[in-house]
Amino acid sequence: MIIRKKFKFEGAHIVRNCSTNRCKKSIHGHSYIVEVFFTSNKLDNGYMILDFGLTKKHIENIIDSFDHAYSMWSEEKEEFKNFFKTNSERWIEMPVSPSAESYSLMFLKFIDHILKHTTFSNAEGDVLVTSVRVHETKTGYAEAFREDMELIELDIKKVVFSKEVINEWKEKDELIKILSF
Ligand SMILES: Nc1nc2c(c(=O)[nH]1)N=C([C@H](O)[C@H](O)COP(=O)(O)OP(=O)(O)OP(=O)(O)O)CN2
Repeated sequence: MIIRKKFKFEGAHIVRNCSTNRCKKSIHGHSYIVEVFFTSNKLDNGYMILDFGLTKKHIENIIDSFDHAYSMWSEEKEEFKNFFKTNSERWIEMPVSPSAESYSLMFLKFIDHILKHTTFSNAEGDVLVTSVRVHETKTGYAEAFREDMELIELDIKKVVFSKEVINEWKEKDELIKILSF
């Protein structure tokens, strides 16, 4: 059995090295829809795979970090990155160019890590994230499955969130601890 929870964020980016000129050369934004799919080997005391409410803390924090934020590839010129870091509060520096594919793989890895380091207390089974689907526009999405995790080298510890982003995390200290493992 699979359950799905939807999230959203309004984000800006440039996707360097892609084929479309507008996409690789100009800052632009999207209203992203993120669908996260979960499964488990058993139901909890409420006959649920995972209470949707439990996704509204750390998992939502990670996805919402990208809301009203600029996602920048760490390979950008230092001058370019410094401009954003100096003039805009909400930014994320990431080791991969921010395509829909990268977001889906990155969220999959973050959510997998969060689930592995969360102790549930309502008799949940082994809850797994099976895939993450990131809709970049009304017509295009990328979906990353567990078997895709090795498609790119992406160490989530190398994703840097601005302090203003981190300061808005719910139960921030707990998430910082989880991300340190
Ligand atoms: N496989 C991918 N292709 C493209 C991505 C991506 O992340 N993965 N991203 C872009 C751009 O970011 C672009 O803004 C979105 O492109 P597109 O779907 O072509 O959007 P349009 O609104 O221009 O097209 P419609 O067909 O009108 O929806 C490009 N490609």
